[in-house]
Amino acid sequence: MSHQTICVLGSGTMGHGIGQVFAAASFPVVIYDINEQVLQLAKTRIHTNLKLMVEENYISEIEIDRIESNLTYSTDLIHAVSGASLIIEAVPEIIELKKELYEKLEFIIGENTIVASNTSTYSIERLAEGVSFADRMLVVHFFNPAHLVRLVEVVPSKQTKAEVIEQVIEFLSACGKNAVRLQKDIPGFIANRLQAAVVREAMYLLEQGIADARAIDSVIADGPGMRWAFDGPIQIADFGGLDIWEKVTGNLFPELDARTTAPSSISEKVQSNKLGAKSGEGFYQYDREEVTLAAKERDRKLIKLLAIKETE
Ligand SMILES: NC(=O)c1ccc[n+]([C@@H]2O[C@H](COP(=O)([O-])OP(=O)(O)OC[C@H]3O[C@@H](n4cnc5c(N)ncnc54)[C@H](O)[C@@H]3O)[C@@H](O)[C@H]2O)c1
Repeated sequence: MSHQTICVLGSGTMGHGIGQVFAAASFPVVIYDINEQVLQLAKTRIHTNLKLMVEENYISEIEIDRIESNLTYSTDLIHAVSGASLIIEAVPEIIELKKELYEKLEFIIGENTIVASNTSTYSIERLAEGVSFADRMLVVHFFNPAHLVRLVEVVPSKQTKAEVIEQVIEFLSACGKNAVRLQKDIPGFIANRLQAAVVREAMYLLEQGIADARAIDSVIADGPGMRWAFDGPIQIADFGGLDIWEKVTGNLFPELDARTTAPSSISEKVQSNKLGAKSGEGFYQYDREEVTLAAKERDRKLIKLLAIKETE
């Protein structure tokens, strides 16, 4: 797939960062969106991301021009996909919208073009159902912010050709990503399932008054989170000793929250329109400026962490 053009469909939260990843790896990228204003915003967001990388000495100033010169933006679908060897679909998580877009693609993409969805929740089997290019389709699930988080989960369907899976994994690896292939499709893939398990217990601890939100968050950030940047839970169990972990899991599992519905602590906030940072209040209070600054500081730390991980 080298020397080919990448097309990203949808230039929102995920699409702009995904486009940046490929452009940074020297591939020509066309970012497509139905909304011209969002496309302009994507361009600005990429520029801001790159400036921060320069500030952190992760890239040099001249890299900005090089990376930006690999990017073009379009509201013309036919133009955007023409000549693309890989299309990444990152439109909103609405199945009808995604399927409608695949129907359009059937008539306008090349016979070898690979189509990957960045869906967070839909199964690849469902997305690929009835699609004529199903054997060239798979999920590639990036993590936000896509330009800084190394993980990409790769989920093929039963129909996806082996060479398509291989090419995509090789390509993502060449772009600096850790492409992790799932052997079977499962809702939430791996990362979101593990994350949801932690959130369930965090909400339980909050609801039971064991500690406040800030304390619970700091326990993760300054405790397990520090290790999780380098070791996963399975290796941590190995290092701790499996006899110990047999006791830990055997004693604690009956004590852990096991609910199968969304936590009431979250639902109550949603009902009173406290949606978190985007509405100014969730479990914490925010003002607009503070949110922008916090996101920038988070990215700054992620750039530092990425640089450390790249030396591993
Ligand atoms: N936000 C996250 O943290 C995250 C993480 C991983 C995966 N995802 C998944 O990535 C996908 C995109 O999510 P997002 O958060 O970037 O959404 P978003 O709403 O920020 O961006 C979606 C973009 O798609 C555009 N769009 C809408 N209809 C379109 C169409 N027919 N053709 C082209 N563009 C169209 C919108 O104008 C918007 O710019 C979803 O499937 C989501 O589940 C999101």
